Amino acid sequence: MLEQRFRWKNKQIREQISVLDGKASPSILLKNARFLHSTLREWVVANIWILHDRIIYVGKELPRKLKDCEVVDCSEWTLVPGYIEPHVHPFQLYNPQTLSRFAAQTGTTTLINDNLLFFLHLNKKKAFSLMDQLNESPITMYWWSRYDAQTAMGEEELVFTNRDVKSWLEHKAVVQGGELTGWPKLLDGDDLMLYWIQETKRLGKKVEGHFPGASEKTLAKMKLFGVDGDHEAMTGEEIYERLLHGYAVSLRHSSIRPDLPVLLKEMKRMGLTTQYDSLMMTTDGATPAFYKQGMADYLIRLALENDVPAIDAYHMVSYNIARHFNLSSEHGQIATGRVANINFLANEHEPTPVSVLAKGQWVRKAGKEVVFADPIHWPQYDLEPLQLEWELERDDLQFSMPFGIEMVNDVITKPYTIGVDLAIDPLPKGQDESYLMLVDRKGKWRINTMIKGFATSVSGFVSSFSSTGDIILIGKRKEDMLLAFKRMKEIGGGIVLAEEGKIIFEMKLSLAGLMSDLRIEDLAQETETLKDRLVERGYLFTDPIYSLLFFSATHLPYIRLTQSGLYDVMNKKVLFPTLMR
Ligand SMILES: Nc1ncnc2[nH]cnc12
Repeated sequence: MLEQRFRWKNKQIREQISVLDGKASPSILLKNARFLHSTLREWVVANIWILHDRIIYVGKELPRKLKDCEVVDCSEWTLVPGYIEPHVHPFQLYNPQTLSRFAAQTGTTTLINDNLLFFLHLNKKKAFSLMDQLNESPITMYWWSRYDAQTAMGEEELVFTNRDVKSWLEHKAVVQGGELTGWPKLLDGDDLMLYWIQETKRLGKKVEGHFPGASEKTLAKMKLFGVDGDHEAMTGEEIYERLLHGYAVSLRHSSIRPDLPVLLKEMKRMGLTTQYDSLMMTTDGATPAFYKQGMADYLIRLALENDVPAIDAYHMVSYNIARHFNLSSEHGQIATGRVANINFLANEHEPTPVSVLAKGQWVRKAGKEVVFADPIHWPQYDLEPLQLEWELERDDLQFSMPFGIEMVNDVITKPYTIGVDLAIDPLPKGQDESYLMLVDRKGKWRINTMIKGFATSVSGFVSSFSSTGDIILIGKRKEDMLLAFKRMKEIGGGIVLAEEGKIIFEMKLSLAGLMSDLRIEDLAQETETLKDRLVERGYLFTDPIYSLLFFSATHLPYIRLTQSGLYDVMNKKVLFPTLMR
């Protein structure tokens, strides 16, 4: 479905004009406002007239009529455009609505979101109507459309059909294709993927890469294929290479890659201090506790601390992003005709807003949340508590594979030769090998191996949160693994930790066992408790949620547990297929 019309209808535009003609009143007048004018690239003082969701005038004039108009004296504030998050994975335990509510409180009122979970788990019609409902709130939700599942799926071609990918790409709320995690397939000659990229460009939309550690030649080839941006630079040199090939670069600061200060310091060292126009900043789907520091407001703070000029720091989360996505006639600046997304700051050194307007509605006022969203009736979109119609049996927990998966960090893995006697149950505590199993959400297949380096004394750990929605089990004691599974099933999906016959932690994920409906603040607390429980039991890394999410992710090296079986990423080969149950 291509957008058939401009955002505002003729009648609405006529009303806007009649306010300028003095025949009707604006709904909000921001008087004496000092604000960042992004086209002029300077701080300007003017009056801003808003009618409903649109800025209809910016300048020295005042409206003739003020009937029912809220007049706000802005002389003590500094106004900046509502922040935009260009790369959101809105399903890191939170859901798109809980995340956007929280984001708005920190001034991020436009989010550009990953469609992967909706694409894999919802039918297209329901996904599209959920996207429409989400956009009825004051927060603007755009999306990107994947070309691949970033895992080895049984029948990926039946899921990523030409028809479905094209209708996603054509959707009016979809502003880019990608992120291109499947680029090795593209290099290997996948012309369907290349066709989708061409379609994306034909529609005037962007393509986002996913190129961690890519060589210069790969970056050049990806540019030839049509990729516009990448968010995976981890050093100043990698930023430079991407800029050299003309990419828009998103500087990332996320829970697994909190890189922004280092990136900015390296850019300074390399003299890359006049290229900010080609840069954006993102938190790349950080897990809930990370957002306690804020979102784009926190990124601006880090940029200011690292001597980025204030206007550039704000532009990297607003104007630059709107321009990159061809959205600048509606978003990214405070100017006539734009959507009324405005943050009110004490001053430009303090990027966390005191008040926030989104689509011309207060979502935060004088430091307090203004509740705005209508509750979503999730079952209407098939996002209900998980109902597993099958049992896990003791017989399923047989482990005999000669090698397993060793964790190098939170998300990178490599194969290792199993050293422990697999006939023993429970496995000895104090050493870092545990049973690992992935079971089909529908109970049809399973794959059992071992994991080294996850923990030293986790007894039974089960999660329905995974990138494909299949169930992950880890543990040293089979009885506790079965108990944790049983409890996960009883609570309708979630993450459960069992020990010595007792449940010692549980997190309910009532939206299909994948997402929570808790507020981010509460979810952050639960996630921290989970991490504490795991760290007490020998988890060595920083982000167990990402460990769970990426066990099956074939866009990361070297060995993965997928729906097809144990998978060698570099050789694109299934080493051991899944077993039917
Ligand atoms: N590729 C990806 N898929 C899902 N979540 C992510 N978070 C960061 N990168 C991601």
